[in-house]
Amino acid sequence: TIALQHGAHRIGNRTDADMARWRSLRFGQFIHWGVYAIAGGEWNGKVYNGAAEWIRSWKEMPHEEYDKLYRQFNPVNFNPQQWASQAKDMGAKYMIITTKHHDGFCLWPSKYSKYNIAASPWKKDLLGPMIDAYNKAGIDVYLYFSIIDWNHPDYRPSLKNAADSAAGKRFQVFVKNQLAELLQRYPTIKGFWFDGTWDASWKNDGAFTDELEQYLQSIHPGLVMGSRLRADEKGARHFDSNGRLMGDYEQGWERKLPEKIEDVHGNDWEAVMTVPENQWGYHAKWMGHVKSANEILEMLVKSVSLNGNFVLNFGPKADGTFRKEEQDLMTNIGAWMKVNGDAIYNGTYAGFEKQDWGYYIRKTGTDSVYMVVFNMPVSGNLRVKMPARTYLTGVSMLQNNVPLTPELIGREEYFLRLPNKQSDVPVVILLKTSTKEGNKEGGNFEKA
Ligand SMILES: Cc1ccc([C@@H]2N[C@@H](C)[C@@H](O)[C@H]2O)cc1
Repeated sequence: TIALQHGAHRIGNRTDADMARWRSLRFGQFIHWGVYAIAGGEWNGKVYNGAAEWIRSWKEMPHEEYDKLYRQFNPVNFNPQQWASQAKDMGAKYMIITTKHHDGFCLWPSKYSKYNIAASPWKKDLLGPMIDAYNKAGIDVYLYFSIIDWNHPDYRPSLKNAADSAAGKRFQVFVKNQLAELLQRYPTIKGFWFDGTWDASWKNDGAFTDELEQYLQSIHPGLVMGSRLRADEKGARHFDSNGRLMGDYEQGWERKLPEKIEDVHGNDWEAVMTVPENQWGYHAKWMGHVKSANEILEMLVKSVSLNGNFVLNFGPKADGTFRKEEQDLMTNIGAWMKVNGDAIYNGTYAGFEKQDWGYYIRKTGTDSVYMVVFNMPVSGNLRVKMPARTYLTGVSMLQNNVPLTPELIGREEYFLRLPNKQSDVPVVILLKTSTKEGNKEGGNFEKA
């Protein structure tokens, strides 16, 4: 291994209570909200095909035009209690809010940048009421913070000369001040979700990123921060130059999921996902495929089955309301979570051989293993192959406790048949298992 001062400082996952809480939540709501929602992906009658929150970088959008949008930001229909209530109904256990996206507009009245909510017609802090409402609904809040800040005069993508380096130093102080300000104003938040850390000016100062992470932990012990913040002294990101994960969980899964357990290397991880193909902020005209509730549920279940968290993104409108497609998704996902949430919360990798019908999830630290069925076989036979030295002691439908009688088809191998082959939502079966052999044939079920 290479001697590193600013690489990973820990081998393996965090084992403290704050991280165990993050791990138990499994399902989060991402919210991208800012002045880009005013443009909504359009300008002067033209539609921007990129991500709506990036419209300032569009050649058709003059920077000075974009930089005046905040004068129209007045979310008169913003209702944080309603936001929190619909997130709770969806079954989200944590929420990540953009405090400041790459454009630098702060949703809180920051002392360190004038480009903030106090300068808008709305004037008032948006983060405080949001955090309070979500916490009251029993939902933890994490703060998205973009290091890239297109508005700040000292931001440099790279440091080419002494003047750049001086600006870069001032910018690092600005970042540290804003993060300390957010922790001081919002002490109940559980962590930061950093973004915009790919520029050379950031990743070439691994020492600063390391010191910043340690500084934040020192003033708010227990913070959960993913792998996007750090770089090591050789500019390696997410994984240091020895291949060890920096930060508390792998944070690279953006609009994509791992396929198999080997892909996550035993690390905690989280995937963040858009409803349309690639829009985080509000875009008036979603293009391409818009994911259904069942597609989202499969991504959530697949993430949990591979020991990860799944966060679904929403882009509220400039007036503070959510578009109908997003409201309907929250309702439909929530209806399934209400009945089947037991299979998600505290879910972990079960260690069973993957089968075509769907995914296994183990309730952490228990003998309960859930089967979440997405692909009903024409045969009607759901194959279950028990792992070595693991025996089946009970099978029932999660939603109504109706027991199922498995058919033993081989050594510790069964077919399960559902009472009803038809379902337009995923079906969950609860397996009770034991590591003590029940009887000679193995397993506790009589031969069929
Ligand atoms: C190339 C690229 C840069 C930044 C992003 C940002 N990360 C997401 C979480 C959104 O904030 C998006 O604007 C996405 C793609």
